[in-house]
Amino acid sequence: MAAARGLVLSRPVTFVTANAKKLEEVRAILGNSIPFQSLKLDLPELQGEPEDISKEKARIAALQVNGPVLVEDTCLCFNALKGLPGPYIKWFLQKLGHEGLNNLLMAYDDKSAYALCVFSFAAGPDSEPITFSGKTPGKIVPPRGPNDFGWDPIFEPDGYDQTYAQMPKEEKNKISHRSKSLALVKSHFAEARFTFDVKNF
Ligand SMILES: O=P(O)(O)OP(=O)(O)OP(=O)(O)OC[C@H]1O[C@@H](n2cnc3c(O)ncnc32)[C@H](O)[C@@H]1O
Ligand SMILES: [Mg+2]
Repeated sequence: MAAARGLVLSRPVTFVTANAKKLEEVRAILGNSIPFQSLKLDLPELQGEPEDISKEKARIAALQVNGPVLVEDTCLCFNALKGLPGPYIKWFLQKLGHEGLNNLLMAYDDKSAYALCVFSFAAGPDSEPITFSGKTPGKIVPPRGPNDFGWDPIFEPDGYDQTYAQMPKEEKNKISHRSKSLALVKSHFAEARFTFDVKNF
């Protein structure tokens, strides 16, 4: 069925991630605005700039799913370290923990950092992925709050005296790197007049 304008997606978008906490936030932020299903896959990740890593994840995901996909890659960037650990935060966190991440900044007065989320959408395996980046500035602090999602306990967003981990979920989802990039994804979908061919859902 052809739409009067825009692209018809004959299948719902698949959000591919191996991270259940990301999925939880994406569900809460998107609500019913973009119909999507999810697939748990740990995609290989290129080394390099965040946008390129995210795009490459989308290419691999679109091939595997053989349909429209959304993926995201999240970075935690320390300004004193010129943006590192950045996309490698997962491995730094795994090896060093919250305390070790704080210690990386011991030699610097500047504890400022930013959380960056880069979503990529690929309409299918033959489409070039498009990226959407959202950034939230803050600082790195000794851990406070529940330890249930990554580096949330050591990231205090600017303008708040709570870490991401201490904030109510709805509050984090209002100001987070993830919600900012998803706002761009949503407006892209609205502008592109994507049509979901619902009979195939
Ligand atoms: O399958 P994917 O989507 O890649 O999931 P992942 O857990 O591997 O995620 P990334 O490659 O994007 O690595 C980002 C790291 O940062 C963590 N992380 C991502 N978003 C976060 C957030 O909003 N708050 C705290 N930690 C977060 C996440 O648990 C990883 O350790
Ligand atoms: Mg990953």
